Amino acid sequence: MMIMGDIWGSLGSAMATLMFVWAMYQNYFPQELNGQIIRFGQKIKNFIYPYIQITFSEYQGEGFERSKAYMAIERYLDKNSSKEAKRLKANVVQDCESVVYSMEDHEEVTDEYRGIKLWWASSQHIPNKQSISFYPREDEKRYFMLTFHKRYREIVTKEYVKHVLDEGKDITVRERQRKLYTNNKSESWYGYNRSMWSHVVFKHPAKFDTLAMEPEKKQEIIDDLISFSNAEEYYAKIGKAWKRGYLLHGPPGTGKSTMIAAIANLLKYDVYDLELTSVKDNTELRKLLIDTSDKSIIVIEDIDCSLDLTGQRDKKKKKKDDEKEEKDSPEKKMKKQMEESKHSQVTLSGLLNFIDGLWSACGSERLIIFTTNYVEKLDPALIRRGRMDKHIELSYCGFKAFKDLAKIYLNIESHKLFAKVRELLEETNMTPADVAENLLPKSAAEDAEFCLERLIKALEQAKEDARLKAEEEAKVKAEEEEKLRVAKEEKEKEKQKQATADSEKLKTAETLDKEVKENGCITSL
Ligand SMILES: Nc1ncnc2c1ncn2[C@@H]1O[C@H](COP(=O)(O)OP(=O)(O)OP(=O)(O)O)[C@@H](O)[C@H]1O
Ligand SMILES: [Mg+2]
Repeated sequence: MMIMGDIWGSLGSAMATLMFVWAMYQNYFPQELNGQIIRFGQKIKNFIYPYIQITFSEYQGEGFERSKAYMAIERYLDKNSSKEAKRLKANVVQDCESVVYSMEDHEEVTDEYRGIKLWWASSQHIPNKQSISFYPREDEKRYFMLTFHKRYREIVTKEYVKHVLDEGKDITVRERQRKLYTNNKSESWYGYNRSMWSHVVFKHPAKFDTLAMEPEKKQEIIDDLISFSNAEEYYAKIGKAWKRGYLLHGPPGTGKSTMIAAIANLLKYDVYDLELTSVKDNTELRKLLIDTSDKSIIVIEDIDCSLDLTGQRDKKKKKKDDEKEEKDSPEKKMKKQMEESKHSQVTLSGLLNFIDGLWSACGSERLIIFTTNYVEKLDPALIRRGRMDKHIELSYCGFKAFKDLAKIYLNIESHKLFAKVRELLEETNMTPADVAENLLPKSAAEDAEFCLERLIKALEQAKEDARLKAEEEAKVKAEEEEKLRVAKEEKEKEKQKQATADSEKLKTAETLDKEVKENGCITSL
């Protein structure tokens, strides 16, 4: 169809050109008529060839990056239309894990949208001369050409193209290899290999299915995440950036990092693990934020240890430093400043801006997750709702979480030893990490009963340790109280002694005063 279309198109153009040339050379025709003749030729062309063509080039403008639209169309066509194509290109995805097929050059496929038929062709500009180039765009000018009837111009340009790009992007996200990023020190942000983030392929196996926790709580989190990922329109309607903050808190080994991996796997997001201590200042923090992609999780682990984020403490420290600085010699001061500049100067307000300032809205569909072992240490401004929308406490292992772990590690749902485990779990604290470690069979000889008994022993040991610790603490407390009591008694005695001495002094003064009044002088001395 396209070949025919091309012939008709070329014929129309040729006729218009011929008529124009003819008119130019005919002095009988006044100049004003030339434009009309061209328009007339175009009309004939449009009449003979009623199709519109749009091209999407692989490289656009001056950039050396492939155009996002081209890539989205490529993925869309791979999925929707490439079954028709007879010649395909095989692209092997990293690590030879999978092969993606796409249309070979000069192939043509059809598509249908709301009953409209459309034609897609992939093609390549042939370079005029042989040249050697470092950049693929110099000699490989590939493009997709979309052809459709002019009567569908509105629908195609306003709806269909958007539909293709959106779907193509979705397919890319669904099928891409997800990445785990970490921020580089700013020294490596410039130069040929500049990059703010380094990455590896994200391959964490954690899933919500294998995360042990109360089933209702788990379901609530999953529902929250799914509704967030589907809420583009909702966020647009309420006028908020499409992002959500999660605060995961709890003792070490309760599954905070594991949950982040499970979230990334559930939503198919990239993970940006932000190491705050290697960010120099707030400006760098903002640049890092801008350089993250959509559909991603920005993680700051152990936020309480990352920085001194209590404004109060900052001020105190600064005052002390200022006082000290006055005494330092100029060389010492300079050395100190250089030393300081090596450390992070990210402030609480910088971090707050990072989470919900104007710049935080420059991407979309992003989760910001903080983890901490000590939620009470954090500044309330940092974790208030709106910044950290959802607070999730991951705690010691309860019986329901234990049952999950027994299913995962031993593939059992009940056992006679479960009752004992339940009783012990109610009496003592053990993290899911420790429970999992005890349940994990270390050899083929270790069956479910063996592992459960090991867990029971560990729980009894933990209970005994907790009892001894509590006893020790009670002893220390009693000793401290006794010390306080003795000190208080001593103080009381001291006070009494002082009061007696004072009253003695007063009495003597009164006697002397009386003697002076009666005899005119002190007689008792
Ligand atoms: N709820 C859980 N379900 C399944 N496995 C768990 C759970 N919690 C912890 N684990 C296991 O324990 C190990 C440690 O967990 P994780 O690193 O997620 O703890 P964390 O809360 O991030 O600890 P930290 O505060 O020290 O960073 C993991 O290997 C994980 O397999
Ligand atoms: Mg962790």
